[in-house]
Amino acid sequence: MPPMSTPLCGEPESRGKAGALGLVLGHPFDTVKVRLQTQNKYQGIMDCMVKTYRHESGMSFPIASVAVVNSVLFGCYSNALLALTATSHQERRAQPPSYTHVFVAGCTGGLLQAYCLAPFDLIKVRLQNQTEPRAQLGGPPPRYRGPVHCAACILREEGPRGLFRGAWALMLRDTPTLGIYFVTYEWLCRQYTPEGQTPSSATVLVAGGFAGIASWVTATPLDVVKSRMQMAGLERGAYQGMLDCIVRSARQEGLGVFFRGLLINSARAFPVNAVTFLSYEHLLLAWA
Ligand SMILES: C[N+](C)(C)CCCC[C@H](N)C(=O)O
Repeated sequence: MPPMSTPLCGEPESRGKAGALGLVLGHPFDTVKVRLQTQNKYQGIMDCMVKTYRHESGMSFPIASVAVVNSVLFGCYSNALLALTATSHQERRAQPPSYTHVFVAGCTGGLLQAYCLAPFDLIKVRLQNQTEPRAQLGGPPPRYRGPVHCAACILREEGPRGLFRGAWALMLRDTPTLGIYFVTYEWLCRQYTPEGQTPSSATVLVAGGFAGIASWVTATPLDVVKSRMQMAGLERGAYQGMLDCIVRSARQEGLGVFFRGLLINSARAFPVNAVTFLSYEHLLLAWA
């Protein structure tokens, strides 16, 4: 066989990386293949994929909560804007609302969605931080068996208020930063859309993506505080309150601690919010 040194194959090291990437991307397919080959309970490829994803990815809980939380956010935002400007969504093309109105409506939506998000977000963070392998023989079982069990445990051990641990930090994180979110979105849409016209899908995607980044960049310091407060219920010597958490984190780890996760938050924010705004605009066109 001739040596594989054509430009396409690249250097051995990059080939190795490409192979590793390929393996990561291919692993889900491989899992489905192995299950189909060895178990008879699946109807076919799709059935196996859907069942594996639904039961094992841990995604059904975030999917259910994001549906509730986003409808509260976007519902409150558009109603607040309607109340403030007394113009409907269609009329707003001809008479665009002021940025102050957009900001206030965004903050209102942010405040109310934070209240609904708090218990979901707490459960999500607790489950995400659970690193014990699921059912290791002989090892200690994981503390929480799933979202419902986690909620029940928190209720039993910490009372109903336990479900709202970190909720103040969450509200402070989301109220102003969702104002920034909608202002950035509106501003970018207006920059790239001729007056009186509806923004194109490409504009909506880009404006939504950058709105997500702007919002997450400003939200990250309080995001760190929020997540630490949510986890604190599990330990002895937990924080006295938000201020205590801020001061102790800064003293022990330096100010850089408040920017942890900034890059990953921003990288996640672009695609998530591009798609969120595109669906929002399409749903409004279809229903309003
Ligand atoms: C305010 N804060 C930055 C926290 C969120 C803003 C964007 C919300 C969106 N559902 C997302 O998950 O990206």
